[in-house]
Amino acid sequence: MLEAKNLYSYYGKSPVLQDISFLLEKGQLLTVLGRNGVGKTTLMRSFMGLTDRLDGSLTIEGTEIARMRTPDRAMLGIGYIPQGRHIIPRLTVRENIIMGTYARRDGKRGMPDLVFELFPILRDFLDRRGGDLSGGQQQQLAIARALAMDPKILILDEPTEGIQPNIVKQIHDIIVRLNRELGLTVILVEQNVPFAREVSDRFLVIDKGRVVIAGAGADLTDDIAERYLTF
Ligand SMILES: Nc1ncnc2c1ncn2[C@@H]1O[C@H](COP(=O)(O)OP(=O)(O)OP(=O)(O)O)[C@@H](O)[C@H]1O
Repeated sequence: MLEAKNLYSYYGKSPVLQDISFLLEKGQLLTVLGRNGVGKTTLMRSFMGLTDRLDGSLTIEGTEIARMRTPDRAMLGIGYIPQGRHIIPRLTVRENIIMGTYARRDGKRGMPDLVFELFPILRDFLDRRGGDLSGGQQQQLAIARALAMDPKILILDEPTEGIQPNIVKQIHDIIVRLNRELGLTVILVEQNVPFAREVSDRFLVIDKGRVVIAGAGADLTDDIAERYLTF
């Protein structure tokens, strides 16, 4: 279970996020929606301890992590796939994936079988540089690297942004499988409202750094989308 209570997150002296609270049960999928610049990425970075300051409480299965160092959060089993993917372009696909294993609690450093099961293409490209892959393949690699750390919670920040339309469905399908078949708790920043409605257990809409509406996935109506998500 992941619980946020009255979170305030800062860059410098200004709180970008204010009074964020929610509860996510183990194995659930939460989508975070909102217009550009409202604080979605800041919320994901707050989970990882990557903003300047985080006040309030953030617990995973009862363990308080709000003041924990970023590597310790990774060791607790939070896998983060940032917006823009941030794979290491000069390293090979193999090296990028192995990097993920350094945050494993069990010390295993091998290539996880699951990665090739989900992304067969990466097996063929193991010795290519990450930077030579297409955008969609880099996204697969970023997810593979996060999976290599054997996470309990996976955070994905707009994973289909800038990805070719024919690959978007593939990435969406993988996210759903990770959640439903492998039981991973997933937090997903997503702009596609019908997809969010279909797959989410819970959703949050953020506006100007605050949660303006939250609920069960099925309650993410077109009305809400029209009101809070259109420009
Ligand atoms: N490193 C930073 N230092 C200072 N301010 C920042 C930093 N990153 C983001 N901000 C500010 O915090 C606010 C929220 O930005 P954030 O990137 O979290 O929004 P977002 O909802 O993810 O937007 P987008 O949909 O464009 O990715 C913005 O006003 C932004 O200018």
